[in-house]
Amino acid sequence: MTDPASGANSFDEWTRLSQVIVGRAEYYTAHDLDTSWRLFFFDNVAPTLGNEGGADPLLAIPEQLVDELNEDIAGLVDALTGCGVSVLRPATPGKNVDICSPLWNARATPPLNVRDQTIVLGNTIVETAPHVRSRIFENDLLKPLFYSYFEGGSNWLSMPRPALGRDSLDDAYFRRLGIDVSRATEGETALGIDGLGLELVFDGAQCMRLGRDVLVNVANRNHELALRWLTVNFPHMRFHRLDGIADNHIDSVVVPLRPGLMLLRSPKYLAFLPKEMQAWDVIYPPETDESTFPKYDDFGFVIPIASRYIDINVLSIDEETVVVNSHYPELISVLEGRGFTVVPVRHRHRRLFGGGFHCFTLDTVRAGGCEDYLG
Ligand SMILES: NC(=[NH2+])NCCC[C@H](N)C(=O)O
Repeated sequence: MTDPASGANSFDEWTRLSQVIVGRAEYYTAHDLDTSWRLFFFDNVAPTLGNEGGADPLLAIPEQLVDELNEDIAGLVDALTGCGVSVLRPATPGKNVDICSPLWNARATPPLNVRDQTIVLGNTIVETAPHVRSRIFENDLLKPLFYSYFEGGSNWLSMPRPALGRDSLDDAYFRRLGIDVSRATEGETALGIDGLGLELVFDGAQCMRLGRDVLVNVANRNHELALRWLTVNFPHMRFHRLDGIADNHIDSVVVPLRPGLMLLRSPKYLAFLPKEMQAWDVIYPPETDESTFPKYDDFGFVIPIASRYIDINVLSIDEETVVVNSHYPELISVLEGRGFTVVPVRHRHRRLFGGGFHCFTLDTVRAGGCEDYLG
């Protein structure tokens, strides 16, 4: 089903979903732990960096876990289709694809977390500016879909592609917290470009869309440049700078369920939000049993690349219907208690592949428009 005939229309996270791209993970059999990856995931992986064994930057992921991930994604696709949503998929990635830029090389990441490299702002598809080198060509596998949306009347823009050289990434977020990231960057082999310095580097998942208003996490200079780009290119929208609410992605921190109600990781994040949102009703993540998170110590992955809050990373079908990980029954009960219809879908390896259902999807068509929900 590749029929995005009438273009994209997606302004928010909760109005009726009619079309969505769901990522795919064939051959996701390694993480390339280069310096850009280590810096990106430093918040998660810092305690174990250097214990992966050997100098090989590729951390192999056992095939069985990839198969299980793919089973769970198939379940997500079935559930969405069952809810009447049209599901589109990226093209299939190749096996063990190595990429090489003039400055570095990396093992390509499959297009699983499709939320990360694109933002849909109304009828415009915006490709963002990857932090992690192995992700720089990831969106190419979505291009067949982006062309169809473009032909259907959508606009299609791209942030300037970063060179991701040795001096491109800013560690200011960590420096501000007094955290030394030298363990992430030591052994850097990438080359630099004279005079380039910090670049515009930004992931789509640093935004949360609320109609005309968009929350934008700015944790460093890389992100600040992206906010400037967004403001210049979308003068009719209101971008709200969240000053370092997280290292990068925010969809396991703040997840709006409908105007006036959001999931929030903890009360300490309220102060980062626009004043109007601070008055919203909040659902905080209920305690969960750690045993629902598989352990990966056997193959050298002690602390995975997502926090346990990854399970608040839900996908809304509409204001009353939410897709939630069946491995988080505590959240399901809370949402049902609030009158939501929950569509439970199994998702085991969310902390290994760094994404929940919001990360794995890019909602391209929803009913809502450029409304003012904060007014
Ligand atoms: N769009 C995404 N890939 N989001 C995932 C965010 C995970 C977040 N850094 C955490 O540790 O919980």
